[in-house]
Amino acid sequence: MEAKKAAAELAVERSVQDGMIVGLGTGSTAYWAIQKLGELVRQGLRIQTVATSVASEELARSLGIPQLVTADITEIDVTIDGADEVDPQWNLMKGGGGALLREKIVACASRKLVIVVDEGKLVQQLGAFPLPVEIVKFGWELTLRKLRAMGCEPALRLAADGQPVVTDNGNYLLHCRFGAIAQPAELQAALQGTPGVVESGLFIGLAREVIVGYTGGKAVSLVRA
Ligand SMILES: O=C[C@H](O)[C@H](O)[C@H](O)COP(=O)(O)O
Repeated sequence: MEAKKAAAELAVERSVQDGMIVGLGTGSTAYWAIQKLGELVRQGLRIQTVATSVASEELARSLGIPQLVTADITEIDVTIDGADEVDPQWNLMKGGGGALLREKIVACASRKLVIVVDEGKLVQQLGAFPLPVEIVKFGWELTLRKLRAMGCEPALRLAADGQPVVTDNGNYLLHCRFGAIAQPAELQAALQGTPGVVESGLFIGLAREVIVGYTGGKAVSLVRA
């Protein structure tokens, strides 16, 4: 917890200034960035925000952080979000919390995407974590078979009650075990070309800064390989 908190707080300190529009990530690391922003807002920081999930939206509301609707935004100054895996080129695997679609929309509308992770998320190659892929409900079994034919073992994400998890956007999620992903950009392009796939958790070339937190509470901004 202290590693995630340290990374998130350093990201807020380094990236957020008065008057900015800030994208709020999702997950247990982004949680700490939202908490820090709430603290700064109470102290007088003036920002407006856009959340990447219903959970982050509700958290921000509970902390009194002002939020915008997307119709009122042309560009977001900075977004602070977590990741499940980060490779040396800063390609990301995201979506472990199921929020990948809104996260990618917000990331792509941001001048700067700052990724906050603990050191366990740094990998040489993406793929130990199963790739989350958001798919439409219609024909989901057909989409699953298409993805299986692309070389992975896909599984529908189920909730504790055994029912399929439904995302904030009303879709299903597949967890796709590709193993080590040697060419993430090519895989992303292939997934995007598959009918039924809404979006994947591969974020290629989007991160502008990666901040890593360590046990003991130290955090550093990474230098890209
Ligand atoms: O859908 C969830 C997001 O992509 C999260 O940012 C990602 O799963 C990392 O979450 P956490 O910080 O909880 O490990």
